[in-house]
Amino acid sequence: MASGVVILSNSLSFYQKRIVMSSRMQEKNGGASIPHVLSVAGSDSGAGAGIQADLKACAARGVYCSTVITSVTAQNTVGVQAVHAVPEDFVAQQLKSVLSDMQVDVVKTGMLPSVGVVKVLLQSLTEFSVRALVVDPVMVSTSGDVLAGPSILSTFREELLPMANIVTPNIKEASALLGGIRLETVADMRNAAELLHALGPRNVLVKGGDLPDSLDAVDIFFNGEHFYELRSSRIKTRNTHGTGCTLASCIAAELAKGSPMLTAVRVAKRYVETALEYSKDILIGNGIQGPFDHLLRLKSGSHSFHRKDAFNPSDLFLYAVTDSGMNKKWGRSTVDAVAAAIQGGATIVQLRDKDAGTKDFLETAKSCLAVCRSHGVPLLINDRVDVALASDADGVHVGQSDMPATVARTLLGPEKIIGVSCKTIEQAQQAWIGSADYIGCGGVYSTNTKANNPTIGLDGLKTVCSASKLPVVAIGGINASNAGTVMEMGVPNLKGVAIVSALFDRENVLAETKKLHALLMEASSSSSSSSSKIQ
Ligand SMILES: Nc1ncnc2c1ncn2[C@@H]1O[C@H](COP(=O)(O)OP(=O)(O)OP(=O)(O)O)[C@@H](O)[C@H]1O
Ligand SMILES: Cc1ncc(CO)c(N)n1
Ligand SMILES: [Mg+2]
Repeated sequence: MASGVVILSNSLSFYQKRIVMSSRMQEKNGGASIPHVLSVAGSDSGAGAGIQADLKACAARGVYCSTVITSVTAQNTVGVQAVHAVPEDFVAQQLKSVLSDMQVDVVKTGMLPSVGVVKVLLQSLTEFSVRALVVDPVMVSTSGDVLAGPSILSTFREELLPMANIVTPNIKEASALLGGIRLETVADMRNAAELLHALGPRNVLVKGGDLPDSLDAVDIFFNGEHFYELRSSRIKTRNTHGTGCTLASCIAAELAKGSPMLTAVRVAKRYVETALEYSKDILIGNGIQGPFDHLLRLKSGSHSFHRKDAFNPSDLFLYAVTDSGMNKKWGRSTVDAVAAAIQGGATIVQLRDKDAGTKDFLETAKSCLAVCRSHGVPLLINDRVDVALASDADGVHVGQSDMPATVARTLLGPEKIIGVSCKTIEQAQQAWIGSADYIGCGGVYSTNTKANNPTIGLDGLKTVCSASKLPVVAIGGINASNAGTVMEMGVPNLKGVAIVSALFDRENVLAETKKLHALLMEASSSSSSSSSKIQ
C-alpha cells in the first residue's frame, strides 16, 4: 500500500450491498437517470486541459461527469512543471467507488501515466459494464512535456485500443502509436486512421489541430468502412490548450446522450470551434498556449463581471421606454433618443419596438447597450428574451401574455433584471414567485401607446403597490403634468415612473427628460419629508 493512502472499506460485500441498494433507491425514488460520463484522466492545475477540461466540457454539454484522477500535474500556460502519479491501487479505488455506485454510460480516458494504471482500468471495465469507451491517447503536452512515456505504447496498442469505441489521437500521438511514421498531410492522416483501425478500435479520429500549413482544422474520421474529412475554420488564437481533452469529452457526452458516433464527433468538433471562436481574445496566463472558455461566459468587455452592480430598485426612478414610431416621426434614431434621455437623467432604459425585424432590433439593442454601459444605466429589452440574450442586455421586461418570468429567469440566469407588467395583486404575487426583480404597474392613466389597455387609476396603483413584495414602477399616461401627483402619494414600494410619449413623442428628448427628472426629484423629496409612508 502506498504511503498516505487509506482505504476505508475494501470488502466486496460492502460494494455489492451498495449496488443493490442504489438500484433499489433509484427505483424507489423514481428518478430519471441522467447521461453520465466518467473521466479517467490527469489533473491540470491551470485547468485548461485534463480532468478540469473534461468537467467543464461535460457541464457545457449538459452531462454529468464523475472523475478518476490518475495523475496530478503542476501545469500552466508555460508548460508542465511537475507530475505526481497517483498510486495505481488508489486509481483502482476511485474506479470502484464510482462504478460500483453510479450508472456510468461512457468512460473517457485522458492521461494514463503507467501500464499499471491502464491494467487497473481494463480490469474495472470487465467488472462494470459501460456503453462506450472513448480513448484520448494523451502522451505529450503541446509544450513538449511527456505525460505518458513510450513504455505505455504496447499496452495501448494491444490492450486498450481493442476495447475502444473510438480513439482520438492528435498527429504526434497517431505517429507514436504507429511506430513513428511520418504524418504531414491529410493523406497521411487517412493512412494513419486506417492503420490504427486495424489495431481494434471501432472508430478512429485523427485530429489535425497541429497539422502544419493547414488553413482549416481538418480531422479524419474512419469507421472501418468510410472516411470522413471533417473540416472547420481554423480559429486564429493562442487559446487552444485542452482542445483535445475537450473534444474527446464532448464526444463522450454526446454518446452518453444517445447520439450515434459520427453525430457525436461532428457536434464535438463544432463545439470546440465555437468555444475557440468565442474565447479567441481572452487572456489567461503568460505562456504560449492559453486555455479557452468552455462555458462561453468569460469574454471580456461585455459580461456581468464588468457590469455595474446588481439590480438597484432606485434605478426605477425615471424609467425611459423607447418607441421606435415616435422617434422616427421626430427624425432621430433610437440610439440618439436613448443617449439624450440618459443625458437628461433617465435612470433605466427599456427598448420597446413592436415592428422591427429581429436583425434590426438586435443591432439597435447592441448600439443602445454601448451607450447605456458607458453611463452605467441598465438597458432592458421589451418582450424579446432572445434579443436580450444575444445582445447581453441587462434584462427584459415582459407582459402578462409574454414569456413567464420563471422561464425567462431560467434562460437569462440569476443576474439579469426581469420586470413584469402587473395590474392586480395576484399578478404581482405571481411575479414575485417567478423571481422577477420589479413590477411595472398600470396603466395608471389612459394612453394611446397601448390599445385596449384598461387603466387601473391611482387607486389601483396604490392597491398593487401596498401588496407587492417587489419594487414597483408606475406606467401608463404619465407625463410632466401628473408625474408629481403619482410620486407624491408616497405609496410603499413605488420607486419611480416609466414614461414613453412624454419623453419620445416630443421634439427635444433631452429637455423633456431633464424637466421630468427635476419634477420627480422635487416630488419625491416632498413626499419623504411630509410623511413616513415610504418604506
Ligand atoms: N485553431 C483551431 N481552430 C479550430 N479548431 C481547432 C484549432 N486547433 C485545434 N482544433 C480542433 O480541436 C480538436 C483537437 O485537436 P488537436 O489536434 O489540437 O488535439 P490535441 O493536440 O490532442 O489537443 P491538446 O491541446 O489538448 O493536446 C480537433 O477537432 C481540431 O481540429
Ligand atoms: C493533465 C493533462 N492531460 C492532458 C493534457 C493534454 O492536453 C494535458 N496538457 N494535461
Ligand atoms: Mg493540440
